[in-house]
Amino acid sequence: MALPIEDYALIGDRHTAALVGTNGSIDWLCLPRFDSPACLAALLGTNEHGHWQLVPDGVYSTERRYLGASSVLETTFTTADGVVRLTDHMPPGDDRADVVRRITGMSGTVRLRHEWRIRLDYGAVHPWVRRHRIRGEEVIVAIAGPDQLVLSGPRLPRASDHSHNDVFDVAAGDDLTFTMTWLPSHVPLDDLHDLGHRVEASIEDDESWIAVCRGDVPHADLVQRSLLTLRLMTHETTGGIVAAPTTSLPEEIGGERNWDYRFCWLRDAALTITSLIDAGYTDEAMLWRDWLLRSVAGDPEDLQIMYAVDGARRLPEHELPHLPGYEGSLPVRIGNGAAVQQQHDVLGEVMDALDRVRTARGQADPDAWALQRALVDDLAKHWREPDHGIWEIRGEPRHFTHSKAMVWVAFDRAVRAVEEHDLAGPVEEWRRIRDEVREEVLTRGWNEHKRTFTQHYDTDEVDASLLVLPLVGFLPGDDPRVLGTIEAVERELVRDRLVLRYRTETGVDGLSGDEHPFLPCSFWLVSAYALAGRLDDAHSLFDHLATLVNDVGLLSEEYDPVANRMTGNFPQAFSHLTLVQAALVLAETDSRRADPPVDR
Ligand SMILES: OC[C@H]1O[C@H](O[C@H]2O[C@H](CO)[C@@H](O)[C@H](O)[C@H]2O)[C@H](O)[C@@H](O)[C@@H]1O
Repeated sequence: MALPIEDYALIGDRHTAALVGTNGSIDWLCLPRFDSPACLAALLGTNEHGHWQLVPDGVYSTERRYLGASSVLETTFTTADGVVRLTDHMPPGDDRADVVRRITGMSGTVRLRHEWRIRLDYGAVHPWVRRHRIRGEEVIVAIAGPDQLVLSGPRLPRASDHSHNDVFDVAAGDDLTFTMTWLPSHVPLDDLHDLGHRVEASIEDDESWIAVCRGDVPHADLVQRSLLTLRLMTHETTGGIVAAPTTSLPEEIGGERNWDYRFCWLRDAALTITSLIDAGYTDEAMLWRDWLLRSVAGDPEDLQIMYAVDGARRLPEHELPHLPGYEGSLPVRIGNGAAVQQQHDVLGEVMDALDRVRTARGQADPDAWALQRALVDDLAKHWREPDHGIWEIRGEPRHFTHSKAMVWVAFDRAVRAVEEHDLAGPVEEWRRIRDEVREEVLTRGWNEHKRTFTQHYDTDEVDASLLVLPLVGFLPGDDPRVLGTIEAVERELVRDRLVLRYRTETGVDGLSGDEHPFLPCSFWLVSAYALAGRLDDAHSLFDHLATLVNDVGLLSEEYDPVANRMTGNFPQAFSHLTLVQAALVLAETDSRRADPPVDR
């Protein structure tokens, strides 16, 4: 049975990632890529769907941390008989897919249980398992279809009941390393690399990467962890950024709002890049920009709102009926039907990110600009049509106010490219559309009676996505219309200090059931407060949100403030990138308050 979501930590090699529980069990792992079929899928079912566990046999307590500012996870188990440490790591950068688990006896003698239960194709397939020797060393090989998994280590578990199990004592000073390696099933594994020493190299690499991040931000430790988590979700060679490494962790426990996030949304990735650039990282931005150029290459009419990490377009949504779901939340889905939706906000986020890339680098790339021109010209033809909006509603398309405001952003950044970077384009036409859409948002998206911008043109409901209007420069943070919208969000969407995306009761999303507050919207409220000059409210909410991260600094998509637990996919890039953004906005507004600009 899976643990509460917050009891998991993430390890990864920047090609894929695994969730490790406080009970030493890896309950989710897709190899070799984020969106490959899972070989350990207990997270969405039971141990029978695959897990790999090293844990004390009996009563124990757990403490966890990442080693320094790295993504190497250390779990310390304390029992009445002693203390044992488990170090989990996936070495990056070697074109292999390995999970390395090192056991170190710290004190006394602890009896450990080892269970290696592989199920391929999301828990559906029992592999063919045999023992084998590689250069004299015994290993266990599990094969089914395209996949092969090889377990090596000093003391291999024994086969029983479609699983491999062992119980052994670990005394102080003992040191045992187990490694699981994925290979295509037709490739013989002829060498066992010694991967133990790679831990130090990974720690050094992460620590030198994070040293770039500015330290003068509130909750700097959480900002660092968020950046490292975003790094783990960025595919090392293609530059694609996944929204989360999981599928179907439910927005509502027991509900149907269960989606596959192991893909690259242009929106989430563009917002990630924006936060990374603001935090001082430009190399990732270049890698992602090149991913974007390749992925959206072709006719701008064919632009999708999401792609696979290698830019593949077909992400058909399927249900996996053999999996019982996280705490019974059904269906379990793979693929994502939203891939073929119209979402007009997306180009706004992309154009804003690319504008920042240009500014950060101080130069423009002609190929990247040619693509942006083509995409903006295509948006000029379609922006008046209704769309599915930022929340990817499954209901009828609408004229979402946020989508239209982001259309304004797309044209505004295109105009800026011509004005400030000397790039060529029909700037008069773009200015005209920019001004027209702004006027439309200010009239049709505004409700004078309620003094708020509205979710779409035909409703008086508010929507938390409207909190980004000051963040993207559509209006100043202290504009009365922005202040009114913040107040409407506070009145209608705040639940136990956290912010809902919108009220599901209206049925706008075409789904049954409810959901919990969406953490990115709560971070947007922090930023909106700060830009509105409500700095005490901004700090107070940010401090509150900082209490919701789990013991290793990770956040899911949503939070249930009544049950005090995380819901939705985990960890989620959107939550972490908005945390970073809110910290940077706060640092900026704090420094302006301390040192106000002098009027000349
Ligand atoms: O609310 C229904 C939709 O939920 C998912 O979309 C959400 O996650 C995306 C990835 O982080 C994010 O870009 C989007 O803004 C969120 O609403 C799901 O992917 C959709 O298929 C679903 O319709």
